[in-house]
Amino acid sequence: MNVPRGTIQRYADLVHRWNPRIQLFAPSDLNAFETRHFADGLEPLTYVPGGAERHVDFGSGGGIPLVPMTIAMPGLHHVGVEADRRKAAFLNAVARELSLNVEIRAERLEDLAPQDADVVTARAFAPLVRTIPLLRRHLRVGGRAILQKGRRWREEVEEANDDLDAFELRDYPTATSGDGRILVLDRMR
Ligand SMILES: C[S@@+](CC[C@H](N)C(=O)[O-])C[C@H]1O[C@@H](n2cnc3c(N)ncnc32)[C@H](O)[C@@H]1O
Repeated sequence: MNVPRGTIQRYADLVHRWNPRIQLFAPSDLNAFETRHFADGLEPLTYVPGGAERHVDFGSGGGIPLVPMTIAMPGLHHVGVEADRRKAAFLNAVARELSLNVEIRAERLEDLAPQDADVVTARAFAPLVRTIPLLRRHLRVGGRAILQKGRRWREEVEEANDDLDAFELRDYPTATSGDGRILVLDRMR
């Protein structure tokens, strides 16, 4: 994926400027922002189905994967949902300074009107058992969720078992986050 280096640098500069105040990322990770975080935010692109129009990112925080995906796929309508108002203000600042076409909703997903998304992403968001009811609310039938999970992904899948009835689940390795995994859930009904 060809993302202009200047754009990544401007995003990284904003992260460095805001991070001491609102801790968007662990300070120890910030030196490797481009390889540790930005690259991670490009991984879901491979799994976005053709024809998708509306993308909703759950718990966008510092903007991964929302910001890389918005830069790389400007043709989609992107919505970032972040309950923490300070983080949502940061995301709005990124959108303004990088001229990104993204809508930021400073709300809890539980309170947000159903989004009818074609694609939902979430990275380091919440266990599957907590995420699935939110997918039922915001992901349309026939749509796809792309979830970036840490090393506990297998336990999360086992724990969610019955709740996964309405979804077809596949898992994929990730090049950028060690023993994490990408879970792709297609909503069947
Ligand atoms: C661990 S952070 C991950 C942020 C980002 N996706 C990343 O990987 O860097 C999880 C974020 O989800 C937000 N969040 C948690 N529960 C939420 C909810 N119910 N509705 C909206 N945002 C929520 C938190 O405020 C937090 O910023």
